[in-house]
Order: sequence, then structure tokens, then C-alpha cells
Amino acid sequence: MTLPAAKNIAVGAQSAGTSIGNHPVLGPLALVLPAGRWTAIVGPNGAGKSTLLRVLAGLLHTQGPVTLAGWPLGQWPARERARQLAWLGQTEAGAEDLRAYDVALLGRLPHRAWLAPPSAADHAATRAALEATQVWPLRDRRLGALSGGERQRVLLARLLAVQAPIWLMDEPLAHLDPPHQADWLGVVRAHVAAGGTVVSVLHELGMALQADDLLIVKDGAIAHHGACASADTHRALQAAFDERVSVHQVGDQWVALPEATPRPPARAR
Ligand SMILES: Nc1ncnc2c1ncn2[C@@H]1O[C@H](COP(=O)(O)OP(=O)(O)OP(=O)(O)O)[C@@H](O)[C@H]1O
Repeated sequence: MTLPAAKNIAVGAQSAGTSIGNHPVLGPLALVLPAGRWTAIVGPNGAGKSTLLRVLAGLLHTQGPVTLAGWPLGQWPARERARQLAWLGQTEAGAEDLRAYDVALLGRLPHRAWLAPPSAADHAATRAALEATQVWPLRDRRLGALSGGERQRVLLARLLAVQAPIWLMDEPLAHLDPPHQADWLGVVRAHVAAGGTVVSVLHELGMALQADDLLIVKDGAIAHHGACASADTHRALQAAFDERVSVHQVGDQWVALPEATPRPPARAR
């Protein structure tokens, strides 16, 4: 069964709060993230960004409904939900002994019949994903024997191999050097241009400002949700970091620079 997707909504959450154990981490939420756009989640350390992403992925219980394409997550058959939503976590362990190829092939599980061997389509998608992240030559190496950046690109390949319309990624640029960051940007832009949705937690503010929208999280709450090009968003970003960053235009892009000392709040433009 495939649920008909709501055209404009990728994921959403309506929640009274989210706790980890007895520790309240997120306050009330009323969030809808549009389909066909790239939303970057940013904010200070410990603000609740990863927690929010885990809530949206259905990996963490929250006090209220979480939706995927307009439907409550629980109404999605598990396999179909796994085909819709691909996940890249922050620190994933447990597959150290697997070959890079087999790690990427895990992305095909939602497409495979129970106990069935991978099909030619599964192998083709896995190869394409490993090539897209330039780790095809490393396919026979164990994940645990790869460098941080190589490992991250194998995990990214696993996400690509799912061929899901919605990607949720927590710090996908961790360990990536600038050329590989630029490659990631290209992959994300191509996905969104093809109608896909990307939601990524990013610490690299310059990269985050290249997204369509910025979701700013501070102290367990959404401080701002707006277009990356908007002056309101830039002011909210500076405020979220206590004026310790400043946003500047360079050509047709926005960049955020760290400030050695706090700046006075920017005047309304
Ligand atoms: N397993 C846990 N048990 C208790 N508290 C937790 C747990 N995981 C996270 N927290 C707390 O929840 C809060 C939000 O954590 P989260 O990882 O969502 O923040 P973040 O914005 O992603 O941070 P960072 O930028 O440092 O990665 C933090 O105060 C953190 O200490």
C-alpha cells in the first residue's frame, strides 16, 4: 500500500514537548517542512537540533503526531515509510566489519523482499551511490578501516541508495574536506531540483545559508523559520548566536563569519 503523498508537505510535527529519559529537550512544536526544498537546521550546541531531526524521522517519541507527506508516521507501512525517508545519523556505529559496498547496499533493504538476494536494480543503485560519493574504489574495504571522511561518504552512499524522496541528514559534512563538501552540495541541489526534499542539521553556517530555508533552533525551541535570503533570517541567525556571527553577501551568496567580540544587534534593513 502506498499512501497518497500530500503535494507540498514533506515532514511535520505537532508536539507538546519531547524528552529524552526524564530530561525535557524540546518545548512545544508546530512545524511543517515543505516538499521540494532544502531546509537547513542550525543553532548553538545543545539547542536540540539533532533531537528535532530524530523526532521528524520517527526515531524519538514526542508528545504529538509526526507526519510524513501529510500522513501520521504510524499509518505508513514500515517498508513504504523506509522508502520515503532516508536517514543519515550523526555518529553511527555497528557496521565496522562490513565492506563499504555492503554498507551502501543496506540502503536497498526497503526495496528487497524478505530474505531475497539483492536484485540487479539493487546492485545498480548501490554502485551509482558509491560512485556519486566517490568511494566506489573503496568498496571492498571494511568501514572500520576507512578515514572519517571516507566513512562519511560511504554512509552518504547508503542514504543515496535508498532513492527516497526525503533525506534527513544530521551533520552530513562531518569530516568532509572542501571539495567533498562541494560535491555534497551538488548532490543535494540536484535532488531538490528533481523535486526531492532535504532536511539537514549543519554547523557550517556558510553552507547552511545556501539552503532554501533556515530553521533556527535555540534552547529547545524554534527561534525562526524563514528563507535563507531574507534579512529577517539573517538577523535571527545572528541573535541565535548572541551576535557572535555576522552575515554578509559575497556575490550572489550569503556567508556567516565568526565575530571575536559580540556585535551590536543589526538595525532593520
Ligand atoms: N541521551 C540523552 N540523555 C539526556 N540528555 C540528552 C541526550 N541526548 C541529548 N541530550 C540533551 O539534549 C539537548 C539537545 O541535544 P541535541 O543533541 O539535540 O543538541 P544539538 O543542537 O544537536 O547539539 P550539537 O550542536 O552540540 O550537536 C542537550 O542538552 C543534550 O545534552
